[in-house]
Amino acid sequence: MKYIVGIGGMTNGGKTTLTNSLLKSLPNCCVIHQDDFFKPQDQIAVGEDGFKQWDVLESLDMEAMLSTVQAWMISPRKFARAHGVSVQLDASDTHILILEGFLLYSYKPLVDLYSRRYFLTVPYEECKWRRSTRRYMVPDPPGLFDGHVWPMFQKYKREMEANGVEVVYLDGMKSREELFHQVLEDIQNSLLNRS
Ligand SMILES: Nc1ncnc2c1ncn2[C@@H]1O[C@H](COP(=O)(O)OP(=O)(O)O)[C@@H](O)[C@H]1O
Ligand SMILES: O=C(O)c1ccc[n+]([C@@H]2O[C@H](COP(=O)([O-])O)[C@@H](O)[C@H]2O)c1
Ligand SMILES: [Mg+2]
Repeated sequence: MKYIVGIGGMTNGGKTTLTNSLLKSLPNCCVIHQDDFFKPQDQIAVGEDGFKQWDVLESLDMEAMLSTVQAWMISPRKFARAHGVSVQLDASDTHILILEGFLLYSYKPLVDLYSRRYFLTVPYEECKWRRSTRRYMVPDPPGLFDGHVWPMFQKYKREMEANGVEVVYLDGMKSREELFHQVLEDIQNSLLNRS
């Protein structure tokens, strides 16, 4: 069985942290990080607001991300080997792929491939604070959060909801441990129901 899990939601919701914990506990589990598909800086458009528009779908090479997902779908075993993931030969034939990122459910060709879509959120103040402590490859210029990051998050979330994309919302204010156990249990139950 092939099982694709989305760990999506807002920037600084805790997606990467949760994903890293799940990876250690799920058997035959590979990961694809959406952040690895940002286009080079010189291809990022500058908006009328003067900000580089990092938080839009067009800033990501989603075709390349889709191709990577398709490579896993064709042969999860080969994909795992190529990515240094050890495959348990005696285990049931279940292969799990985690897709992790902030715009997972806005790209049409991917949206129906998920077995389960999680969506992490924290309140605005917490998100802004956590973001201020982060250092990205390209540091945030002053005003980027309120001028670009937050409005784009709201826009894509609204669109996702309007399109009827079903997600399991997760409260990113819960502790790392609580979130990890909640999602691990949920995935394990969902796998049992399918087998
Ligand atoms: N459950 C949590 N509670 C408090 N802080 C968290 C939690 N999960 C992650 N963090 C912290 O929040 C920041 C963003 O986490 P990260 O996993 O990188 O988020 P994302 O990938 O969604 O941007 C990091 O400083 C991380 O240590
Ligand atoms: O990784 C990069 O090269 C990069 C360059 C510029 C900006 N980012 C930011 O990365 C954010 C998504 O990552 P994350 O972990 O915060 O969800 C997104 O909000 C972007 O503004 C990321
Ligand atoms: Mg991250």
